[in-house]
Amino acid sequence: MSIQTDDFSVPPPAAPRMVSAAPVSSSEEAIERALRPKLLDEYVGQAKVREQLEIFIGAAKKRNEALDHVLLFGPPGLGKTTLSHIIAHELGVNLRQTSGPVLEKPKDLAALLTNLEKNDVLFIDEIHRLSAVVEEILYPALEDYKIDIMIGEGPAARSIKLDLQPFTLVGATTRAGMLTNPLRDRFGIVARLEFYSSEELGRIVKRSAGLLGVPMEEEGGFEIARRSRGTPRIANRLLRRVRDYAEVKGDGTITLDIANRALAMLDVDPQGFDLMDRKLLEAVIHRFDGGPVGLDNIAASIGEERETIEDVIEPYLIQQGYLQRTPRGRIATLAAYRHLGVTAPAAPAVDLLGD
Ligand SMILES: Nc1ncnc2c1ncn2[C@@H]1O[C@H](COP(=O)(O)OP(=O)(O)OP(=O)(O)O)[C@@H](O)[C@H]1O
Ligand SMILES: [Mg+2]
Repeated sequence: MSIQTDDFSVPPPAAPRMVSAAPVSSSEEAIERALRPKLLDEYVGQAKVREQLEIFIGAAKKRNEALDHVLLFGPPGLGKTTLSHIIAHELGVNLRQTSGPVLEKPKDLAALLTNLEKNDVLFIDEIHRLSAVVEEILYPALEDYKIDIMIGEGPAARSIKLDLQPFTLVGATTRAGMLTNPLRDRFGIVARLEFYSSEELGRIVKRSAGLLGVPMEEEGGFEIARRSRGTPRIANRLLRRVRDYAEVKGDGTITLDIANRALAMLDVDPQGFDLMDRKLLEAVIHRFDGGPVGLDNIAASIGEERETIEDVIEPYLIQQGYLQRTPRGRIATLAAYRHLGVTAPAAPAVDLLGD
């Protein structure tokens, strides 16, 4: 099996957000690749998704057929790319990797599709960002393993049909809601990735520490896991920063005390929230009386993109019950007031609306 990836030789930018869920640099992506589990058995958590895939992959292999197309969705850093690699590995086929914004023209996609071998996996990251003309090519490819492409221009232009090898499309997106219906309908397997429990993240941190050769006490590892916003990418990143701290300020071992001190230095609070999380909650509470407040107003107030708030910052705050999404806007819950040490108004907005 072979895996095509991009070149990751660009230097990292300065001062990344510690708890941002996106990879902050290309060197981080290189480390991520090294820590990435290769088999379904090594993939921690997401029990439902894992069980489904195990069955469907087993069946496809037995029949020597291509696996049904798979859509993976969920917040950044939860393991979508990792899972796409595992699917190809478990099937014992090649993985071709690209992303929605990279495929500008129909011929870009046609070139990839016609090069696929029998039962290969084509991974399209950020599939919600495919252009409409490229998406058109994909429909017959997914359905009948055929494509229609135009060659030539003007009066000489003609359309030709090409047969493709059976293949599996694995699409990944942070926003299933932004997929068009015809595209979404063509995925036979749709898997939503959930935030990980502290216990699961604890196992990931332990495994990564082992691979990186970092001495770590159980409680130290658990503290990192607990403060990782339910996200393996963040857990691995915090582990590496705490390791640095342990090497400089301690004897290299990650103990509970070292983890606590390092995480405090990194401004990751006991809930795992970072400055941006707190800024968002503070804005909703102090500037908008706890809400309801629209996303655009929050974005303007904290100086973040609307998309970043929606994809990266708020899903965890909502999942943890600090923020509520209602038709009228975002509302801070009592937990948010408590977390910031602010007395909640007598009748907080959240109680009035119920929801
Ligand atoms: N279930 C898991 N078990 C162990 N490690 C994991 C798991 N999921 C993710 N990881 C680790 O987290 C890192 C980030 O995962 P991955 O790149 O797959 O996330 P993603 O969902 O594709 O994120 P994005 O939306 O930003 O593309 C991986 O390098 C891997 O080491
Ligand atoms: Mg990814």
